[in-house]
Amino acid sequence: MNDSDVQITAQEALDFHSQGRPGKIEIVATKPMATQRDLSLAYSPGVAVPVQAIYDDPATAYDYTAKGNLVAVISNGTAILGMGNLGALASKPVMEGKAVLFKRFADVDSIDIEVKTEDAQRFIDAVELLEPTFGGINLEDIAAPDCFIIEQTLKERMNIPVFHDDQHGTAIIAAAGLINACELTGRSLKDIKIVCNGAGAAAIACTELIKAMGVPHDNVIMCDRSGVIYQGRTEGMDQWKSAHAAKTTARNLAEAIVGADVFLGLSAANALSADMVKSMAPEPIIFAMANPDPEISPPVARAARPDAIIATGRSDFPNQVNNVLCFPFLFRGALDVRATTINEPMKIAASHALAQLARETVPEEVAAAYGGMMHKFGRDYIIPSPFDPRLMEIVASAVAKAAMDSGVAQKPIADMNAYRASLRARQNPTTSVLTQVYEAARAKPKRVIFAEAEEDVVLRAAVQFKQDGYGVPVLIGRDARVTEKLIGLGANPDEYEIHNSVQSPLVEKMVDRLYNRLQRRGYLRRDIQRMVNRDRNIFGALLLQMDQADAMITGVTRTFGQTLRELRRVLDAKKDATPFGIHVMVGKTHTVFIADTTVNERPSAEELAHIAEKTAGVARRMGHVPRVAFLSFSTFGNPAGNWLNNIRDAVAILDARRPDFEYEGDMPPDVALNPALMKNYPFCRLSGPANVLVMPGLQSANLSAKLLRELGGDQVIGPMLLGIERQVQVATMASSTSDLVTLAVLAAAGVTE
Ligand SMILES: NC(=O)C1=CN([C@@H]2O[C@H](COP(=O)(O)OP(=O)(O)OC[C@H]3O[C@@H](n4cnc5c(N)ncnc54)[C@H](OP(=O)(O)O)[C@@H]3O)[C@@H](O)[C@H]2O)C=CC1
Ligand SMILES: CC(=O)C(=O)O
Ligand SMILES: [Mg+2]
Repeated sequence: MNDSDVQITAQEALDFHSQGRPGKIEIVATKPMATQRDLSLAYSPGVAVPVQAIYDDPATAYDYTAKGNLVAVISNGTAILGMGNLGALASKPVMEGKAVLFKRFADVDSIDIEVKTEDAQRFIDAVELLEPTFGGINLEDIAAPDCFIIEQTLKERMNIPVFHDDQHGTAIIAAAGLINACELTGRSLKDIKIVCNGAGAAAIACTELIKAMGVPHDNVIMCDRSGVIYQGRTEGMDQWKSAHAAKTTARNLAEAIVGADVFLGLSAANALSADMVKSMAPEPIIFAMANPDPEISPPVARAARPDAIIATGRSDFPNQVNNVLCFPFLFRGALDVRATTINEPMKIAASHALAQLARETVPEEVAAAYGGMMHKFGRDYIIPSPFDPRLMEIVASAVAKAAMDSGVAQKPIADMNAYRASLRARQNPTTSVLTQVYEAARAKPKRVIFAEAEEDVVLRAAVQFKQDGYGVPVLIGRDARVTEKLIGLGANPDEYEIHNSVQSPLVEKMVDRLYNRLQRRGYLRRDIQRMVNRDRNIFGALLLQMDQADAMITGVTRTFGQTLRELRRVLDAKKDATPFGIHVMVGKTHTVFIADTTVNERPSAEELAHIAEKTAGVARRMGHVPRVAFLSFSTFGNPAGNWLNNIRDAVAILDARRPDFEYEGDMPPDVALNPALMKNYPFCRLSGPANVLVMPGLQSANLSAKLLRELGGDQVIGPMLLGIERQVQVATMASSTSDLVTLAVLAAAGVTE
């Protein structure tokens, strides 16, 4: 990799793959396997029944097995990314990677299969025999020209979709990006002059698709390692290259690219020089798509041509033209209509859906998560981000519809709107929002104080926070101790800012400031001096108040209550705010915000209403349309109780304020969360299950949150602290490194404001 671009080290990549269970995949059972009865149903004798049913009617395999949602990612490792032929075994990390992307982005179950042969016929035979197992086949990183023969033959022989992603996935994305880049530069596909570097799987398919979309044959010059593929060339040719041979006198890339509008790179790292870029037409379009390193690094291309639109296959530069934007959603749509194949109309539908999506306004809840850094169609946003939560619904439904219209859907969808809603429900918006929050933090790195930096878990979080580019950690601790621990973690202490509360030059100013604040509350100046020197929470809070940082994380070494008391000696509540806490439970498809889980033992009606409003705001910033339930043991007054008035008054306060979210109460959690139970109360004003639960008191809130954290399968974020004049977050003593990093990022990105 180019040094200037490095975001991760080689060691980090190896550690990522080896930590915990080696690799990136495990198989999880979808049915309970707890009792003898479960085993009898799952295996012998019960399993014999679906066996017979499938024998009698093969289509029922989709009802009784995982086939319908299962895709194989299959390679022989002959063209691993742009690294070349490194063999089947070495391709396994990439194939496992594709399999987990299928799951992450489109809830498609996927398994990698590496086949040890470079003989196309043996490969074809091996894959063909797998048809009963899978709902679809994603061929990957197989070199041209064998990939063309392999895909074509398997498509003919198999009755499930077979798709070589490097060919068509790449072509779909590149075409979508090209359509938008042409739109932005006022070009028409009919007129543009394109040079495609590379004449392999990806390059041939991209060229074919863009020609099918209207780029004239004579406007494309293709190059391979031997230079331009011109009419009459004999060396290193095959029938697929010949089909794109150009009538030209240019013989190498440097000659071919003079005056070209578009460079499509599907070849290898550093194949394009700055001088070549300089010779292109005004406002050149440069898609340097080789992985992991592009044909030219974007800063070099930008320096050569400030007027260029630049895209790469990488996630760490704008405009990621990478097939990850396509294959999960394309297969989602194909599987959902049980398509027999993936045909041209389905590919073109995906390409247009992607191009169109980039032009549409980002929805409010997505925009909010970007913290003001909203993506807007333009030169640095010609294609959606893979984390755009709309991709699944838009692309999969376009593909499903095209499959139906072109007659390859075995199970057409009757109600497209219901299908689109089901696609939305497959994803939890929090997952994509969290990803976006991380990206927003990376885009505007903030200074975050880690007050307990001598603690291993905290220091690890600070190092990760910095290494992942989320911001600048400001460490509090004794220099020698923190330095020694940083070295132990493999970090360079010179890159970290350490503040020692005994020796800091800021101490005198801090003491003045705090003495001024506390002198009439019974503190002597020497008490204050001791507090500042000895108490890291007080020292950290003062650093924050003196604008030395944007946010602070603490709480690992003391109880929540004690930590908060220390902080409050320095920091006030926000004007007109009640400090309180939120725990967020993030499940596979749902998120629930619970408040107040940390501060107010018996909140008043006014406080409950305030907590509801602020928690609704956090829910919205995390991608949800808030629906607030005020929880109680009582359901709309039954049974009656002494404690109900607060809750009912809180609802009345909101009635008067008319907030822009749904709220209702009093009700117990089962009514709030279970639509079937909620139906018994037709007057209930919630339009669906609640996702913000305002608890009646700290006892119930804190105990519920802790029970859920210990027993539940959901990921728990928090507690988040709201309502303090500065961004300070108090973690729990049981926090892990990743809990602390998440809190630091949420605080830095302003989600907890
Ligand atoms: N961004 C994305 O989503 C994707 C990117 N890619 C990238 O595209 C590249 C090619 O992949 P793929 O098509 O699968 O591989 P193939 O092995 O099928 O094709 C590679 C092609 O690149 C050519 N090539 C290699 N080095 C050079 C060079 N220095 N100058 C000119 N041509 C060169 C080869 O030329 P010859 O024919 O003479 O051997 C061959 O035509 C890889 O870097 C891959 O990472 C691929 C898929 C998706
Ligand atoms: C992205 C991809 O498939 C490749 O580079 O091969
Ligand atoms: Mg690939």
